[in-house]
Amino acid sequence: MKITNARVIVCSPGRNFVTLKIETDEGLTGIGDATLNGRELSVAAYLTEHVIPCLIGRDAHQIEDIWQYLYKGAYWRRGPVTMTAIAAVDTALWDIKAKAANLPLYQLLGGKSRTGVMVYGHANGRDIEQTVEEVLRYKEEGYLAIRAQSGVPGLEKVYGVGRGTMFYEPADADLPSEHDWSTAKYLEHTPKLFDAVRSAVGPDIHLLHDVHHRLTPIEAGRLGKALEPFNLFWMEDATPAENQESFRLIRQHTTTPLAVGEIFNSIWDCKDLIENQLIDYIRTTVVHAGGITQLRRIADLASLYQVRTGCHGATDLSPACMGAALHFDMWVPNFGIQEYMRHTEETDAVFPHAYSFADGMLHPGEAPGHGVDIDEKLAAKYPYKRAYLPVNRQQHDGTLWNW
Ligand SMILES: O=C(O)C(=O)C[C@H](O)[C@H](O)CO
Ligand SMILES: [Mg+2]
Repeated sequence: MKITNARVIVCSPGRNFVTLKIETDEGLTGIGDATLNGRELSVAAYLTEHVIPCLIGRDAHQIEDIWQYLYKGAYWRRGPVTMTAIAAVDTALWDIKAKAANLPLYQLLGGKSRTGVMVYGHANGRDIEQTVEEVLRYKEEGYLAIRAQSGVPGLEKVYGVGRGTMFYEPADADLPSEHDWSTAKYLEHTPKLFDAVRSAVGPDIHLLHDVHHRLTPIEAGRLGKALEPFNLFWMEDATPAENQESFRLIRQHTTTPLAVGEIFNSIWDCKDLIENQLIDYIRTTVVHAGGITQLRRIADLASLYQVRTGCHGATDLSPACMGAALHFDMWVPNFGIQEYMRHTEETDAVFPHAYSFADGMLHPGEAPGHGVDIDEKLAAKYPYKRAYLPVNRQQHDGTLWNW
């Protein structure tokens, strides 16, 4: 089965998405997500100018060879732009292979390992009271796991807090908006938040929290320790992970489970953290970590060390990524949890999909392939709009901080 054509579709149904569509001489097509939030057009150009010309005429069934060709063949390995582009090709090819077999993708990976994919939803509030209300609303909707983020007294704008609705979108302006930061205020506030949330929600709901890279290792150790009485499922991105050794320091101070990896691109970013058992959950997902082909390798490495998966699933990852991730989640033996931030109705209409939510779980559906398509006519009605993620500055002197 030969690849005859491939196209990049950029659209903005509420937010920007980049999608690769691959066509074959047998009439089968597949799609893959190529969205890199705030840097979308770099991947679109990488695909159009440098990848698509190399795909035409290749056998669509040779997923592994094409992956190696794009990875080793570029000479310039790794990095978010390269790996997102490779992921899009990989996802579209797995979609095509599963459609050719007339099977849902999870069957090609090894079949179902579970009845559904446990997800966590995002409860956000401007203060503790509103966050508790949101957590209870998610519980009411059947969620088994809930991430809680709240505004911090004395800080104007912080990561994770939108307008208290089901939809939160951090890429909110055509130049980066500015948030303010105070570690002292955040560390004072967050244990109080979880004290209130845990007493309101009871012992049975899994609770999660995203530090979003804003603490130093020793501060993260202190927070993890303070959160131990509230029994978190995980504390995420406790500190930036470029220096992987820094997680050792956090580990030495707390038994709160640690999750990291949504901004990792390759197995090499995960290797030391996994092999040294410095983390409990690895957050890499399909779109930013080289597709299903590499995600499987990361998961297999992680399984040797009892590290489980917890795929990133924010709204900037398109339904095409979510569909593929859910098939992966259905199969992967060392599954932990899947993030699920709901897309807007506009996005869902542009990407018709077979997956559905029930009783705290997502189900990938039984459609052949990964079960997600793109309505190109509708997509064309939503042209690209430049949108950036925010930056974060220290409140007291304006020093640029991690966001
Ligand atoms: O969903 C999460 O855990 C995030 O941290 C979301 C990120 O801020 C978002 O994907 C950035 O584009
Ligand atoms: Mg995160």
